[in-house]
Amino acid sequence: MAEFNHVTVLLHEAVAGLAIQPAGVYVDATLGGGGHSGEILKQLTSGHLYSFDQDETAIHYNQANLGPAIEEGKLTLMQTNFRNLKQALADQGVTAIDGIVYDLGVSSPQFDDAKRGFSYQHDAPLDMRMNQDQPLSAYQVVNEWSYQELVRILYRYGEEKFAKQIARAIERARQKQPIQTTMELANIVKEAIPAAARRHGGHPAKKSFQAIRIAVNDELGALEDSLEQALALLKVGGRISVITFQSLEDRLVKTMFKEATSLPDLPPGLPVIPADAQPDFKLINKKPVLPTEDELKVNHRAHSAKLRVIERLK
Ligand SMILES: C[S@@+](CC[C@H](N)C(=O)[O-])C[C@H]1O[C@@H](n2cnc3c(N)ncnc32)[C@H](O)[C@@H]1O
Repeated sequence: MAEFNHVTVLLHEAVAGLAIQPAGVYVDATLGGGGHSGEILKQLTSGHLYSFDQDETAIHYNQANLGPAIEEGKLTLMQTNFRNLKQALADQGVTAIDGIVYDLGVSSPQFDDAKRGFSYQHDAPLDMRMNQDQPLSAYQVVNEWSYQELVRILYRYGEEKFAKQIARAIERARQKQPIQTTMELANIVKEAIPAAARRHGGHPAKKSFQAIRIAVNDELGALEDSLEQALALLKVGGRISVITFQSLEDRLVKTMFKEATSLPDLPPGLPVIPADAQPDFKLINKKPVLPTEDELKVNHRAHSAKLRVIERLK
């Protein structure tokens, strides 16, 4: 297969976060162009890596890109949503893992390939599905979801303060004829935002496109489901590295990791905290790891990236 131009963000930091054991069992939840998978494979001797992606393009690309590791029996490619983590691994006979990395969001090829319909910069049919077999696409969200549902996702997933105006404009436009393309949608959003507000904060359709993409792929629901399973699958000493690209994802990871690493409610006045009440997990860094200045200079996608790492203690 031809080029898959994706520059991996926080490549070394995320893999170092896993503290890889050469004979361990690892998971890359978001294979994409195979950057993190390739780096993990370099450190495995008798260990095994299971790499998930719901996008058939990423799976096909890596059948060739990481072909030698597949032939050596070190790598298994898993074409499924990472919210099916536990079951998909159980089907391979795996019930515990030493580490898992998530590098969330869309890959550069998904974004740059106009026909996938992710970008307001290329004209294409409204799509935005990471999994090409999924029935729900951006077309249905934009043309069939109610005004209230549109307002909800624009507020919640886009943090768009003009959610009501945009939802109203979408409703008006689709009463005349269905909204078919990314450019039509981008123009409707742009027109709905007051002129003064359009001058700040990047492209006026950026937040709405993010919101619709998150809704189409149920990105936050899938992440929450998957992280819960990943925490349960980790062996003692095992680690999870998560790279997020927007505040909603990061908040979810931060909250779930905080819950996992906090002491339970204990009766007041206990002289010592009993060992079995100690948390099962610890955070590896108190603050998220951010890309270096050098990485930011060469990789525009790195700008909003944050890495959080957690380890199972018992
Ligand atoms: C940012 S890219 C990963 C890039 C990769 N780390 C690399 O170095 O090339 C994210 C990938 O994860 C996949 N993905 C996102 N959410 C997913 C989910 N819920 N289940 C499975 N794959 C998912 C996307 O299809 C995309 O290929």
